[in-house]
Amino acid sequence: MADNIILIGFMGVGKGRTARELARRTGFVTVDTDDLIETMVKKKIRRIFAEEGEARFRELEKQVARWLEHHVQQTIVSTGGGFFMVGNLQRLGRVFYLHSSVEGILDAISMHPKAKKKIKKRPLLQDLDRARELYCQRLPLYRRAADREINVEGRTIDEVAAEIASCL
Ligand SMILES: Nc1ncnc2c1ncn2[C@@H]1O[C@H](COP(=O)(O)OP(=O)(O)O)[C@@H](O)[C@H]1O
Ligand SMILES: O=C(O)C1=C[C@@H](OP(=O)(O)O)[C@@H](O)[C@H](O)C1
Repeated sequence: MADNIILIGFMGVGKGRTARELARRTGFVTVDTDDLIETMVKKKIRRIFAEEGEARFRELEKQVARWLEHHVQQTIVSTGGGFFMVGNLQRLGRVFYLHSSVEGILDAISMHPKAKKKIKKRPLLQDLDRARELYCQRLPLYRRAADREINVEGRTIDEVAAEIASCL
């Protein structure tokens, strides 16, 4: 089994930022599954969804997950919000679920100076009511998939990274 640190959770909850802070603290390298996919096909996520459909994107996530399992060690992996469904998640490393309420997540995104851009690049955030539904569907699944849940709401990235680092 691979010994990576895997961060899962809803869109915009802070997986990427937390991964970068953890990498800084531990000296590990960090990779992001969305970035790997965009590099592989040289296309932005938004275009993959629009031109090839969500099912194709989920196949690419599975391909990345197989590669991580067999070739990547001692790495902090931030994931897309639906990556936890790949099937071999548990074999990739220790899985931390970053938790916040959906309103906390949507408020943080909408208050960001580049909110428009941040929403535009996420196909599943285009309709906020559907995003809330998706959150409700996924919440129990994130919890089931994770080895550990970390509450991020109202906490700084530093505090969240420190809690995860203390579990390592
Ligand atoms: N430099 C920053 N300062 C403050 N907030 C930020 C910054 N970068 C991202 N954010 C906000 O933090 C949240 C998490 O971003 P990110 O780590 O990209 O989430 P994820 O990887 O889980 O999709 C988003 O709401 C985003 O708008
Ligand atoms: O929740 C999802 O299914 C998705 C989340 C996105 O990643 P972030 O969690 O980094 O926004 C990205 O993988 C894609 O738009 C689908």
